[in-house]
Amino acid sequence: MSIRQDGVAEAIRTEQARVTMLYDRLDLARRRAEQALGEVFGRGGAVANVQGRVEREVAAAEQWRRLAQLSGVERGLCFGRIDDADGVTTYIGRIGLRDDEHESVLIDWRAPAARPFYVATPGDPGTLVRRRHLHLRERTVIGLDDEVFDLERMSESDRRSLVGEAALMAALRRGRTGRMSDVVATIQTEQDRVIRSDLQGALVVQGGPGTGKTVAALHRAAYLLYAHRDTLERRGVLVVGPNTMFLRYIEQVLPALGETQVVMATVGELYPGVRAVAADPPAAAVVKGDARMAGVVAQAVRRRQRVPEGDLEIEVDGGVARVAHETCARVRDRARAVRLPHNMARKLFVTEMLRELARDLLVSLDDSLALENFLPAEAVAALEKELPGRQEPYTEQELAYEAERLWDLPEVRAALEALWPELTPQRLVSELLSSPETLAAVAGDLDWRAMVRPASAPWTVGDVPLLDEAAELLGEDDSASRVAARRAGEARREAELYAGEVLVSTGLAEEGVMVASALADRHDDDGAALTTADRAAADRTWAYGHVIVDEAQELSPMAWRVVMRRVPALSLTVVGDVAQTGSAAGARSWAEMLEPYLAGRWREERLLVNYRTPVEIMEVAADVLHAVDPLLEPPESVRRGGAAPLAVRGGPEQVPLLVEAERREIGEGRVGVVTSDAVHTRVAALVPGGDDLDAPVVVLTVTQCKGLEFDSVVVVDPEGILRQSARDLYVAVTRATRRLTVLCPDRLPEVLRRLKSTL
Ligand SMILES: Nc1ncnc2c1ncn2[C@@H]1O[C@H](COP(=O)(O)OP(=O)(O)OP(=O)(O)O)[C@@H](O)[C@H]1O
Repeated sequence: MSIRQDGVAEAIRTEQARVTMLYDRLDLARRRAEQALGEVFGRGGAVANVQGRVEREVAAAEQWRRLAQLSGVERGLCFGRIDDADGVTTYIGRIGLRDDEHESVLIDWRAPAARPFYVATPGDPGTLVRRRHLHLRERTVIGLDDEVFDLERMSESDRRSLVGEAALMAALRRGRTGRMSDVVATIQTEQDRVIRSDLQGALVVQGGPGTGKTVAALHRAAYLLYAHRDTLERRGVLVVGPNTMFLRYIEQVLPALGETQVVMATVGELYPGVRAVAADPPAAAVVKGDARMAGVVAQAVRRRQRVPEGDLEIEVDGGVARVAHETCARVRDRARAVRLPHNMARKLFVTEMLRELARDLLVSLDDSLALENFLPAEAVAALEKELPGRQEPYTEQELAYEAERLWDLPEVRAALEALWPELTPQRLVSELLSSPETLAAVAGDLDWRAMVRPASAPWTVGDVPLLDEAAELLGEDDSASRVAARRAGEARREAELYAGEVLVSTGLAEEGVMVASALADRHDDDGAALTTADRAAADRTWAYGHVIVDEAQELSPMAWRVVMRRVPALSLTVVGDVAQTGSAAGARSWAEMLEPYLAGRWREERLLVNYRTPVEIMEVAADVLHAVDPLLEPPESVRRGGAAPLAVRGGPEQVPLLVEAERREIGEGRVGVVTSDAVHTRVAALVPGGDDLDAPVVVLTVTQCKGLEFDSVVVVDPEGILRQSARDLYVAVTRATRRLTVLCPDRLPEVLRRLKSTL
């Protein structure tokens, strides 16, 4: 064995000892959590009172959470080490761990002390002399990568043990698994800037395909939860993704970073109780996504606040209660003028109308009993002198009593309901979209015909912002819940005190994983355990502490209104690429989309290095990008040496053979077949696996493949994709990490001329 090999083996032994010790600490922490859980349940059925049961649930839920966190970080627990010029060595991992003396033995990657690991560069190493990456297979150290910043200051034995194949390149060469992995060991400096950017304000991250926008955004979520746990445990973090496929693709990243409490949703899922997956045809998507739709919905609500053509007349008690047309209009105007949401203002309208009806009935009654009916006019005049004030004959009580009696009559209710109905957002939007007549009346210049559809049609993603808008304008009659909220406020103060005690008694306070206020928040009145994520996802009016929007270029102006409502403090991370916009209602520029909400108050970071796609494929993609916009430049690939991208003659029937060949080429990795919308069903029928991300081969439309990647990509029907848009073709050809094949029945589209062709 050479001196160098000797040194490397020695270094691996040293690191193995450290890693073994760290896993021992992890096991110990797990055993403690399990034990604590056992003790909680050990208290068993003996807990008789509500408080005891609540305590048990709280404690159990927290220990489960702790266990989930500890299990999530098993893979690659420790991945880095830094040595500084003073001889201090620090190990960096997915979570922080301490020894029995409470000394830190592993630093959480998000802690300030771990920062040099990510930001040191040969040109600016700070105090570091070396950065080391540790590669583990399960709990065994199988390799090391060193970057030396100051050889002079390293000891002789350390110099002998230097090892080095760039960790990043090793990570990038790995076969894909169908799911996104974290990159905590190899975060690059420009990504680190994004990840650790301030919580406050809006950050826009613009970058071409494969520049690590998604991965950086998810690490940012984990970082913010770590650095601002107090705020974010209570308010929660929301990640908005373009479709459910994408959310499945990224769902394992945050748990692997020890975070299990982030809410993930598509725009179609942001309205509780509705789960919209269907997309609108492009023409409808454009109209529904137009910011002017907010005004359209508002008009639709106003149209439901009616006055009768003539006087309002309701048959009551064999007679007629009447309110003059002008009075109805005045009552409606007054109810509108209070500027409350429709369902709350309705209360005012109904109350006043009932009083008008009551007054009319009492007047009729009075009239029938009037003295004039029984006495001569002179006698009445004499009486009037003696009993002034006959103009105001009814007391408040009399009116109120009569109004209440009227409200119990179905015919009265029905008449008032017709004038100012209580509305749900679902009813309003459904009735609006299925009524050409209403649409024509309220849609102004918009091409409303594109939106018309039957009342029974399922909700589309484009409907969700309309429902949300309607919910804002309609509101809920929440007087009862406000009283309840006041009571809950008092109960809450007690709950917080109590939660503090629970944290101390379960040892969680010491570990700092939770704050008492957040714990108190998690439990509703009857003690059922609710995480912040559960509560936030179920509450339309929830104000998140931070919102991350990925593939943000796809959101329409109306969808942005929904997102902005979820984060009134405007603490946002907006991640995307305006060159990849697929939705006809999506963004062409960030300024255009965000200015209405952020008015200059946003900062932008650009990611310029493509970690996914090798140079050879990006050269093809660059031509497609120029067809999108000649001024746009693709990101620079960090890797060279992929196979030459190919064009092959054939249609959908060729796909199974081609896919088999690709599978042989890539071995363990994944093949993605990306098709035009037109041929998708045909191709999907030919290939087993469909859209299951865990299958070795998946078949997706361009919309579905957004944000995903595969070792080998087969693009089917490039002409059809190009007809959809050049942006779609750009997305399709930038999904590959190693191999790209384009299947084309005859002439290759001009933008793909660079492909090596067998046509
Ligand atoms: N620092 C890194 N270390 C290792 N791999 C990385 C790093 N940064 C990015 N990658 C890898 O590059 C690939 C692309 O990353 P990601 O999907 O986040 O890019 P993106 O900018 O969101 O792309 P798109 O615009 O196509 O959605 C992923 O496989 C990711 O793991």
